[in-house]
Amino acid sequence: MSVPTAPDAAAARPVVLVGAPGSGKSTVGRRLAAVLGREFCDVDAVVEERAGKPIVEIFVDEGEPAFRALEVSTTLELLQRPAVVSLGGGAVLSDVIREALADHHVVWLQVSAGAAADRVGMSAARPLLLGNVRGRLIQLLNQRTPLYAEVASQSVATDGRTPDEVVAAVLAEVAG
Ligand SMILES: Nc1ncnc2c1ncn2[C@@H]1O[C@H](COP(=O)(O)OP(=O)(O)O)[C@@H](O)[C@H]1O
Ligand SMILES: O=C(O)C1=C[C@@H](OP(=O)(O)O)[C@@H](O)[C@H](O)C1
Ligand SMILES: [Mg+2]
Repeated sequence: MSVPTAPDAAAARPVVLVGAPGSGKSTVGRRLAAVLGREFCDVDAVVEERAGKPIVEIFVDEGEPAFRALEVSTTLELLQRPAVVSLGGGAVLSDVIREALADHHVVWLQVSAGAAADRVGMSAARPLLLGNVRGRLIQLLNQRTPLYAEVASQSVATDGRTPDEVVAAVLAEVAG
Protein backbone atom coordinates (compact mmCIF):
# COMPACT_ATOMS: atom_id res chain seq x y z
CA MET A 1 0.00 0.00 0.00
CA SER A 2 1.42 3.37 -0.92
CA VAL A 3 1.77 6.04 1.72
CA PRO A 4 -0.33 9.09 0.80
CA THR A 5 1.71 12.24 0.43
CA ALA A 6 0.70 15.36 2.31
CA PRO A 7 -1.52 17.48 0.05
CA ASP A 8 -0.23 20.88 -0.95
CA ALA A 9 -1.61 23.24 1.68
CA ALA A 10 -3.06 25.77 -0.78
CA ALA A 11 -4.56 23.16 -3.11
CA ALA A 12 -6.17 21.34 -0.18
CA ARG A 13 -8.16 24.36 0.91
CA PRO A 14 -11.61 24.93 -0.47
CA VAL A 15 -12.84 28.03 -2.22
CA VAL A 16 -16.01 29.00 -0.34
CA LEU A 17 -18.93 31.00 -1.70
CA VAL A 18 -21.22 32.99 0.60
CA GLY A 19 -23.99 35.50 -0.06
CA ALA A 20 -27.72 36.04 0.10
CA PRO A 21 -30.25 33.73 -1.52
CA GLY A 22 -30.23 34.51 -5.24
CA SER A 23 -26.68 35.84 -5.24
CA GLY A 24 -25.70 32.89 -7.44
CA LYS A 25 -23.68 30.70 -5.06
CA SER A 26 -24.95 27.42 -6.50
CA THR A 27 -24.80 28.52 -10.15
CA VAL A 28 -21.44 30.28 -9.96
CA GLY A 29 -19.95 27.62 -7.66
CA ARG A 30 -20.67 24.83 -10.13
CA ARG A 31 -19.12 26.75 -13.04
CA LEU A 32 -16.14 27.89 -10.99
CA ALA A 33 -15.41 24.32 -9.89
CA ALA A 34 -15.48 23.16 -13.52
CA VAL A 35 -13.00 25.85 -14.55
CA LEU A 36 -10.70 25.12 -11.60
CA GLY A 37 -10.99 21.36 -12.08
CA ARG A 38 -12.23 20.94 -8.54
CA GLU A 39 -15.09 19.02 -7.00
CA PHE A 40 -18.23 21.11 -6.44
CA CYS A 41 -20.07 20.81 -3.13
CA ASP A 42 -23.35 22.59 -2.45
CA VAL A 43 -24.19 22.39 1.25
CA ASP A 44 -27.94 22.67 0.66
CA ALA A 45 -27.88 19.81 -1.86
CA VAL A 46 -25.94 17.55 0.53
CA VAL A 47 -28.31 18.40 3.40
CA GLU A 48 -31.29 17.53 1.18
CA GLU A 49 -29.69 14.29 0.05
CA ARG A 50 -28.97 13.22 3.62
CA ALA A 51 -32.39 14.24 4.93
CA GLY A 52 -34.07 12.56 1.98
CA LYS A 53 -36.27 15.59 1.38
CA PRO A 54 -36.16 19.17 0.13
CA ILE A 55 -35.16 21.98 2.49
CA VAL A 56 -38.68 23.37 2.55
CA GLU A 57 -39.91 20.02 3.91
CA ILE A 58 -37.17 19.95 6.56
CA PHE A 59 -38.39 23.38 7.70
CA VAL A 60 -42.03 22.24 7.79
CA ASP A 61 -41.48 18.80 9.37
CA GLU A 62 -38.64 19.50 11.79
CA GLY A 63 -38.34 23.29 12.05
CA GLU A 64 -35.62 25.78 11.20
CA PRO A 65 -33.37 24.89 14.21
CA ALA A 66 -33.16 21.29 12.97
CA PHE A 67 -32.21 22.54 9.49
CA ARG A 68 -29.56 24.85 10.96
CA ALA A 69 -28.03 21.98 12.95
CA LEU A 70 -27.75 19.87 9.79
CA GLU A 71 -26.38 22.88 7.95
CA VAL A 72 -23.63 23.45 10.54
CA SER A 73 -22.44 19.83 10.65
CA THR A 74 -22.55 19.44 6.86
CA THR A 75 -20.77 22.74 6.26
CA LEU A 76 -17.95 21.91 8.70
CA GLU A 77 -17.50 18.53 7.02
CA LEU A 78 -17.47 19.89 3.45
CA LEU A 79 -14.98 22.62 4.37
CA GLN A 80 -12.42 19.81 4.79
CA ARG A 81 -12.49 19.08 1.06
CA PRO A 82 -10.30 20.73 -1.59
CA ALA A 83 -13.45 21.71 -3.44
CA VAL A 84 -15.49 24.73 -4.38
CA VAL A 85 -18.06 24.81 -1.56
CA SER A 86 -21.25 26.86 -1.87
CA LEU A 87 -22.83 27.56 1.51
CA GLY A 88 -26.47 28.25 2.24
CA GLY A 89 -27.38 31.93 2.46
CA GLY A 90 -27.91 31.74 6.23
CA ALA A 91 -24.76 29.79 7.11
CA VAL A 92 -23.00 32.93 8.33
CA LEU A 93 -25.56 33.23 11.15
CA SER A 94 -23.64 30.45 12.89
CA ASP A 95 -20.72 31.54 15.10
CA VAL A 96 -19.18 28.11 14.60
CA ILE A 97 -19.26 28.42 10.80
CA ARG A 98 -17.93 31.99 10.87
CA GLU A 99 -15.00 30.83 13.04
CA ALA A 100 -14.32 27.90 10.71
CA LEU A 101 -14.20 30.30 7.75
CA ALA A 102 -11.54 32.50 9.31
CA ASP A 103 -8.61 30.86 7.51
CA HIS A 104 -10.34 30.11 4.19
CA HIS A 105 -10.66 31.88 0.87
CA VAL A 106 -14.23 33.11 1.14
CA VAL A 107 -15.89 34.81 -1.82
CA TRP A 108 -18.88 37.00 -1.01
CA LEU A 109 -21.26 37.24 -3.95
CA GLN A 110 -22.98 40.57 -3.42
CA VAL A 111 -26.49 41.15 -4.69
CA SER A 112 -29.17 43.79 -4.15
CA ALA A 113 -32.58 42.76 -2.82
CA GLY A 114 -34.17 43.77 -6.14
CA ALA A 115 -31.86 41.67 -8.30
CA ALA A 116 -32.08 38.69 -5.93
CA ALA A 117 -35.91 38.90 -5.95
CA ASP A 118 -35.93 38.98 -9.75
CA ARG A 119 -33.72 35.89 -9.82
CA VAL A 120 -35.50 33.71 -7.28
CA GLY A 121 -39.00 34.88 -8.27
CA MET A 122 -41.87 33.14 -6.53
CA SER A 123 -40.07 29.81 -6.18
CA ALA A 124 -41.30 27.91 -3.12
CA ALA A 125 -37.89 26.28 -2.60
CA ARG A 126 -36.67 28.92 -0.13
CA PRO A 127 -38.97 28.86 2.91
CA LEU A 128 -37.53 32.04 4.43
CA LEU A 129 -38.56 34.07 1.36
CA LEU A 130 -42.17 32.96 1.17
CA GLY A 131 -44.68 35.79 0.99
CA ASN A 132 -43.09 39.18 0.34
CA VAL A 133 -39.90 37.99 -1.38
CA ARG A 134 -38.32 41.42 -1.85
CA GLY A 135 -39.22 42.55 1.69
CA ARG A 136 -37.76 39.38 3.20
CA LEU A 137 -34.58 39.83 1.16
CA ILE A 138 -34.22 43.40 2.43
CA GLN A 139 -34.54 42.11 6.02
CA LEU A 140 -32.06 39.28 5.42
CA LEU A 141 -29.54 41.63 3.81
CA ASN A 142 -29.83 44.13 6.68
CA GLN A 143 -29.18 41.37 9.20
CA ARG A 144 -26.49 39.50 7.30
CA THR A 145 -24.46 42.04 5.35
CA PRO A 146 -22.10 42.64 8.32
CA LEU A 147 -21.68 38.87 8.70
CA TYR A 148 -20.85 38.32 5.01
CA ALA A 149 -18.37 41.21 5.27
CA GLU A 150 -16.81 39.68 8.38
CA VAL A 151 -15.99 36.34 6.72
CA ALA A 152 -15.20 37.55 3.19
CA SER A 153 -11.70 37.59 1.78
CA GLN A 154 -13.01 38.64 -1.65
CA SER A 155 -16.18 40.50 -2.64
CA VAL A 156 -17.72 40.33 -6.09
CA ALA A 157 -20.70 42.43 -7.23
CA THR A 158 -23.18 40.35 -9.23
CA ASP A 159 -25.96 42.80 -10.20
CA GLY A 160 -26.00 43.24 -13.98
CA ARG A 161 -23.42 40.50 -14.49
CA THR A 162 -23.97 37.11 -16.03
CA PRO A 163 -22.87 34.03 -14.06
CA ASP A 164 -19.86 33.66 -16.39
CA GLU A 165 -18.86 37.27 -15.78
CA VAL A 166 -19.07 36.62 -12.04
CA VAL A 167 -16.90 33.50 -12.44
CA ALA A 168 -14.31 35.57 -14.31
CA ALA A 169 -14.30 38.18 -11.54
CA VAL A 170 -13.79 35.48 -8.89
CA LEU A 171 -10.97 33.90 -10.90
CA ALA A 172 -9.12 37.20 -11.00
CA GLU A 173 -8.21 36.57 -7.34
CA VAL A 174 -8.34 32.78 -7.01
CA ALA A 175 -5.36 30.77 -8.18
CA GLY A 176 -6.13 27.34 -9.61
N1 LIG B 1 -25.36 36.58 -12.19
C1 LIG B 1 -26.60 36.12 -12.42
N2 LIG B 1 -27.40 36.78 -13.26
C2 LIG B 1 -28.66 36.36 -13.49
N3 LIG B 1 -29.23 35.26 -12.94
C3 LIG B 1 -28.47 34.55 -12.09
C4 LIG B 1 -27.12 34.94 -11.77
N4 LIG B 1 -26.62 34.04 -10.89
C5 LIG B 1 -27.61 33.15 -10.66
N5 LIG B 1 -28.70 33.45 -11.38
C6 LIG B 1 -30.00 32.74 -11.37
O1 LIG B 1 -30.62 33.07 -10.13
C7 LIG B 1 -31.27 31.95 -9.57
C8 LIG B 1 -30.67 31.68 -8.18
O2 LIG B 1 -29.31 31.28 -8.35
P1 LIG B 1 -28.60 30.32 -7.32
O3 LIG B 1 -27.29 29.94 -7.90
O4 LIG B 1 -29.53 29.20 -6.93
O5 LIG B 1 -28.38 31.30 -6.07
P2 LIG B 1 -28.05 30.96 -4.55
O6 LIG B 1 -27.44 29.58 -4.51
O7 LIG B 1 -27.07 32.02 -4.14
O8 LIG B 1 -29.34 31.08 -3.82
C9 LIG B 1 -31.07 30.80 -10.57
O9 LIG B 1 -32.21 30.73 -11.38
C10 LIG B 1 -29.87 31.23 -11.39
O10 LIG B 1 -29.92 30.72 -12.70
O1 LIG C 1 -30.95 32.32 3.55
C1 LIG C 1 -31.22 31.27 4.19
O2 LIG C 1 -31.31 31.27 5.43
C2 LIG C 1 -31.38 30.02 3.43
C3 LIG C 1 -30.88 29.97 2.15
C4 LIG C 1 -31.01 28.78 1.29
O3 LIG C 1 -29.86 28.65 0.46
P1 LIG C 1 -29.57 29.64 -0.80
O4 LIG C 1 -28.87 30.87 -0.24
O5 LIG C 1 -28.69 28.85 -1.70
O6 LIG C 1 -30.88 29.98 -1.41
C5 LIG C 1 -31.16 27.53 2.15
O7 LIG C 1 -29.95 27.22 2.81
C6 LIG C 1 -32.27 27.69 3.13
O8 LIG C 1 -33.47 27.88 2.42
C7 LIG C 1 -32.03 28.87 4.10
MG1 LIG D 1 -27.88 27.79 -3.43
